[in-house]
Amino acid sequence: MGEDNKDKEGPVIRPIEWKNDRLCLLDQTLLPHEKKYVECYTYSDVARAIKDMIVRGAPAIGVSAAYGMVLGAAEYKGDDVEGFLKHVEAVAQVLRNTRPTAVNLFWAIERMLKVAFDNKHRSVGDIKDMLLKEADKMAQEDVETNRRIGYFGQQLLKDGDVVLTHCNAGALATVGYGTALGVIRAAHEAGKNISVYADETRPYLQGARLTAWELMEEGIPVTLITDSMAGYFMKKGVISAVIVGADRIAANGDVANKIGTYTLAVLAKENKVPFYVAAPVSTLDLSLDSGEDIPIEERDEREVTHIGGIRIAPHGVKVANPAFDVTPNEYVTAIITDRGIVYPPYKQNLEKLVNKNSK
Ligand SMILES: CSC[C@@H](O)[C@@H](O)C(=O)COP(=O)(O)O
Repeated sequence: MGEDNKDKEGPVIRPIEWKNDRLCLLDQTLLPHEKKYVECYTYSDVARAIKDMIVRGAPAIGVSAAYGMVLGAAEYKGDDVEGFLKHVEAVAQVLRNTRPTAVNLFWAIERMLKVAFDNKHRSVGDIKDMLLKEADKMAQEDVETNRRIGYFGQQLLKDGDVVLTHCNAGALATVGYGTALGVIRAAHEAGKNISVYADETRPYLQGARLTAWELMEEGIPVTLITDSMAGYFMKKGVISAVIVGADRIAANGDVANKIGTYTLAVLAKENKVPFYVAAPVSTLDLSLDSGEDIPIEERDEREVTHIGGIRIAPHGVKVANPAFDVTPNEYVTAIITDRGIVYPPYKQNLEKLVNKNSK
């Protein structure tokens, strides 16, 4: 493995694959220079892969954690269901502790636990089989979900549009197709001439390393810029729309996404450029009234002091490295979901979207 497959729609990037009882993750720390899969045999391997960002992006983290639950369940060797469920809960806790901001992680783990606990009258072996089926279903649903986001979102783009995006909300951040890049892909597939400006996305450079690579693989025109150039290009009138993904969206429509997203949203409003967020319904966290309550991950200072393993800052300098920020809802023109496009007022409209479809 390691080679992208090709189908009638072009190259297919597969960051997550379940093969021969193990989880294979395309190592995103090595891209774009090396295309290598890391094999996870245990749930601890999966937890480490999420923490170390071998796999990253909210939906991809969620599905990986679901397979982590499968591996964790398989590690229980007895046939006592009560003991098994305690073990599975302990596995869930380890996986929950990997990254705090993307709600898809918690959503996926809870969905797996529900399968285990709802079937406690069955044998341990049966529950293990059901967990694998559920993880496979989640993986398959993720691609379908992203295609629906693409279907709705591409209607907002017209021929010739130039889209600015941040971080990587593409196939690499999901099981396939992507959310923000899914919208761009869908517009491209619909025959529209769309080009992309990709922010490099300091400090971890997901834009430079991943988005630029992914779009080039697919033949979608992309221009790489540094984060600080976004305002310049918006003011010049080059950018038709900003589209980003999300890690968690609160009930009032506040959006947590990669650090720097808020800056872009403010610049977009100032320059009258529409600012769209593309995310599946599993990224909504209606239990939180506002984005103030979203936990923000603080990451290793080396991500700031070093680039490509080379120190660029003086030894001993004080560093801050919040990995995400929260964009207040008033900056968000629309949220593109797999169930349709949501406009303000978000509190009412997100609730309506979720309730309408759960009935
Ligand atoms: C479809 S992915 C949406 C977000 O998860 C993405 O924009 C992002 O912020 C990813 O952050 P990362 O730290 O690389 O996991």
